This record gives sequence, structure tokens and C-alpha cells, in this order.
Amino acid sequence: MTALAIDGAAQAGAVLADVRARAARMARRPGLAVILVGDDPASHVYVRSKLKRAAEVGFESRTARFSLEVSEADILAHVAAFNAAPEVDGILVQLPLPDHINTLRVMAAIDPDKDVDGLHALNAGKVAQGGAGGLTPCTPLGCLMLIKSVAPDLTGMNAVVLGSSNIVGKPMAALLLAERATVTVAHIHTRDTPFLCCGADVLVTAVGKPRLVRADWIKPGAIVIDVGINRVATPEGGSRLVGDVDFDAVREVASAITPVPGGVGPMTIACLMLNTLTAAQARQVG
Ligand SMILES: Nc1nc(=O)c2c([nH]1)NC[C@@H]1CN(c3ccc(C(=O)N[C@@H](CCC(=O)O)C(=O)O)cc3)C=[N+]21
Repeated sequence: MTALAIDGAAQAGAVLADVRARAARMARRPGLAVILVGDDPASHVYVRSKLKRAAEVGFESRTARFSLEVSEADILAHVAAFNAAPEVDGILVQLPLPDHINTLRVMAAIDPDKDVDGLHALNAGKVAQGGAGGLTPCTPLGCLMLIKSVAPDLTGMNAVVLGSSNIVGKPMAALLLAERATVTVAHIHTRDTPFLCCGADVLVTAVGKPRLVRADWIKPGAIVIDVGINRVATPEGGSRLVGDVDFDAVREVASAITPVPGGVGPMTIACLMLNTLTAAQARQVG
């Protein structure tokens, strides 16, 4: 069987069209503020594409850029200014931050109502409790939409999440649990990860290791969601993006799989716009 390649770009396009239509009906355009530290080229690419999408759906946006040497106090002061700015509905602090800045302290400083990354402890706690009313981290939210596009009911399924970060693995596990799946989270210290993966009806990989996940790790018919974005050298001397999954081989075992690029990445950005719209609507209603 050759798996269905889940078209993340197309599904993201549908989410963005919906966001754009709903934003157009608002009294005030939603506003997104991005904080970017350092000069990592990949981070700059991601932030550029977020700002481009924001403009396309009719949002205002602004970016505060800082050198790698910026102090934590300076970042916290900018977060406070965005918290206080009435035209800013969503605040995103691009990660990773440099080591001298305490990421959790910065997340804690963001107004939870403007926390469009869903990383403030209040929003993370709401996600963990399986409840509505909070903002959900963009990548796991996008992954869940992609999964549900091929499997609307996850009740009783075995889901395995590779990676236990605050931004992907932990909220992904919480969302799958809320969908009534049986969830296992594997990480760097896990013994026999391939064995765990072999029992997965749904496998979400967020590790950052190019082509780590092989075809013999995959249960026949599984749904495979690849969050990894890894740049690798090509024999021709160029480079290209690959995921955490050996796509060509796994495709012959799985029933559905997301490609890289064109899978989870575009959905992450679409969900950021969706969260910004949600935050703007909640704030404008008051
Ligand atoms: N606070 C915070 N929130 C984030 O959501 C966040 C972050 N920090 N730090 C970095 C990661 C990475 N990330 C991506 C989003 C879109 C693509 C994306 O659209 N990728 C395209 C390809 C892009 C390319 O060609 O380079 C694709 O997969 O098709 C990739 C990566 C969001 N992140």
C-alpha cells in the first residue's frame, strides 16, 4: 500500500481563507506582534513567512528584532509594552531564545489572552486539562487537524509522540488524550523507541533527526505526522529539507503521512493566524 500524502499546504490554505473571511468582518483588524532574537537564518525565514501570511489574511503585524546579546530585562520590557498595546491581539516570541534568557520566565510574562503560541502556563494547563477556553500551541493544533482529516474519531487508538518539548510533544500528547487516544510519549531516554512506535496507530515525530524513523518502526496502516524540519546536504552540493521520517520507505507501510515540506509547517503558520483571530475576537468582545 502506498500511503495517502496528507496535503498540509492545501489544508492550511482552507484555514487561512476562513480566517481571512472572519477577520474581514471585524471592527478592527487583528494585530500580531513578533519578538525575534539573534540572526539564525532559519528563524528569520520562519518569521518572514508568518508576517507574510498575517498580511495575506488582513492582520496588522509588527516585529521587534534584537541582537543575540539582548538582556532578559529588555525582552520582558517589550513583552510588557505589547501586553499594554490595545492594537496588539497576539504576541509570539520566536524560539529558541539564547541561553542567558529564561524562556519560561518570558512565556510567563505574556498576557495569557495574547499568548497565541499557547505557551504560558495558564494556557498549557488548560490544554493539559483537556478543556476549552485557552489558546492551543500552533504546531500540535495543526497536527491534530491533519490527523482528524483522515481519522475523525481517535477513540481507543494507540498514539505515540516522539519528543517531549513544551512547544510540541507535551501539548500534542494532551490533545491526543483529549481525543480519547491511548498516548505514549517517547524521548531521548526512552528504551526501545522503535518497539513503541510499532504499536502506534498514530505516530507524531518531533525530534529533529533527519530520517530517524524507518519503515520497520511503522505499524501497517498507521497515520504518520512528521513535525521535523531538517536541512540536509544533497549530493549535488546544495541542500534540501527532510523530516524525521524516511518518507519514501514509510509511505509503503503507513496509510497516511505528511510530507516535509508541505505538511505540518504550513499548518503551524495557519494555526498561528487562527489563534490570533481567536484572541482578537475574545478581546474585542471584551
Ligand atoms: N514561538 C515559536 N513558535 C513557533 O511556531 C515556532 C518557533 N517559535 N520557532 C521555530 C519553529 C519552527 N516553525 C516553523 C513554522 C513553519 C514552517 C514551514 O512553513 N515550513 C515549510 C518550509 C519552509 C522552508 O522552505 O524553509 C514547510 O514545511 O512546508 C517551518 C517551521 C515554527 N516554530
